[in-house]
Amino acid sequence: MAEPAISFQGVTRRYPQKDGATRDGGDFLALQDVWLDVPQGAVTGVIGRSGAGKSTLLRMVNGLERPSAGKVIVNDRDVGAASDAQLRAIRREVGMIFQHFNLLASRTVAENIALPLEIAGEAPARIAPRVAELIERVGLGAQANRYPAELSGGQKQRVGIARALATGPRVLLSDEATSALDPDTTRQVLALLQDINRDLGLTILLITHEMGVVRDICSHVAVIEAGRIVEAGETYTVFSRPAHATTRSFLQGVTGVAVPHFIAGQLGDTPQGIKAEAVVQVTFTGRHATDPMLARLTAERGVSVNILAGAIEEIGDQPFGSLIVGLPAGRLDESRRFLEYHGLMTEVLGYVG
Ligand SMILES: Nc1ncnc2c1ncn2[C@@H]1O[C@H](COP(=O)(O)OP(=O)(O)OP(=O)(O)O)[C@@H](O)[C@H]1O
Repeated sequence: MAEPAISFQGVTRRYPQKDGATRDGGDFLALQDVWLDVPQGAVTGVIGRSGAGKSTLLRMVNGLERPSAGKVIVNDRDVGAASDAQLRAIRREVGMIFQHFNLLASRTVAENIALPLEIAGEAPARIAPRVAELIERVGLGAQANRYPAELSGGQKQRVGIARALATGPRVLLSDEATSALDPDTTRQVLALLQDINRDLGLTILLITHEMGVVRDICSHVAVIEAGRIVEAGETYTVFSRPAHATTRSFLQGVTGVAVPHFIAGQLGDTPQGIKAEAVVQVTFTGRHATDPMLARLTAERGVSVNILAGAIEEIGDQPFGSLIVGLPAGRLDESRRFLEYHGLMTEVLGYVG
């Protein structure tokens, strides 16, 4: 395994008690003993509800916050222990984009993008070509001399992305970068981030409260709740076998399919009668997604499969399928064994009849 780009090692962040809301009876713990490795060159999403600790976690990476305990290692450097000079070096390697873009209203697109290069003391002659290259990269060729107020939200975020890339960082942090954008623009900005990740091999760590963002571009995901990471792993693994209730609630409506209404109303906990059907969610990922296992269940075992709903999508570059099927309740155990033996996952949702 390659060294992680970012490693949170037992990170805790305390704040003095606020509003009587405590997580340990004394100080307020915004983060509690967080262990998380962010792989090099991957897009990793941290998802959590408001107040879960996402921003605090992200701000540790460029030293805007320091851990009260534990370490944050970025490209082999301990951010919490860094001197001011070391911190400046770390910040050149870590770009950041924001929900509300944080552009300077009095500067044009090109001037906003030039800002980090000016701050880094780059020679003026080298700034213009670098800015031109970045503007091209984010597709804003026609807007170089416009001011932020003249741009759409998506264009503003493209400026934010170009500015974050100006110093050639190895890591890009995204703080809810698409939360203020409409769905179409969100898709375009996520596609741009994905291109940048692929073309530049840049590690991206993003925080979001939308599982759709994780589904669309993250190969890895961590779920944070009340300052703790409750689940983490490769996106398609977490999506297919969510272990924590919070993960499952974030996943509702984002992946797969729902039980059709006319069946949902009839679902019972136990089979009634010999004609009862078990309603089963079948999930399949990776190489299994294209295997015709349900057809084989019918052909090889003579089990009739009633497909009720289904969808296949792409998650973390892997096919991910979810089907809801009816199986004869009397053949349920055998059918589940067959499907699971062949790498599919099954969950019984209830019985009809
Ligand atoms: N400087 C601070 N002083 C006291 N409490 C703080 C401070 N910064 C953050 N917190 C608290 O720590 C908790 C985590 O905050 P954080 O901003 O990291 O959450 P978040 O998951 O990013 O939420 P949101 O999505 O709403 O931004 C919150 O309850 C917040 O009120």
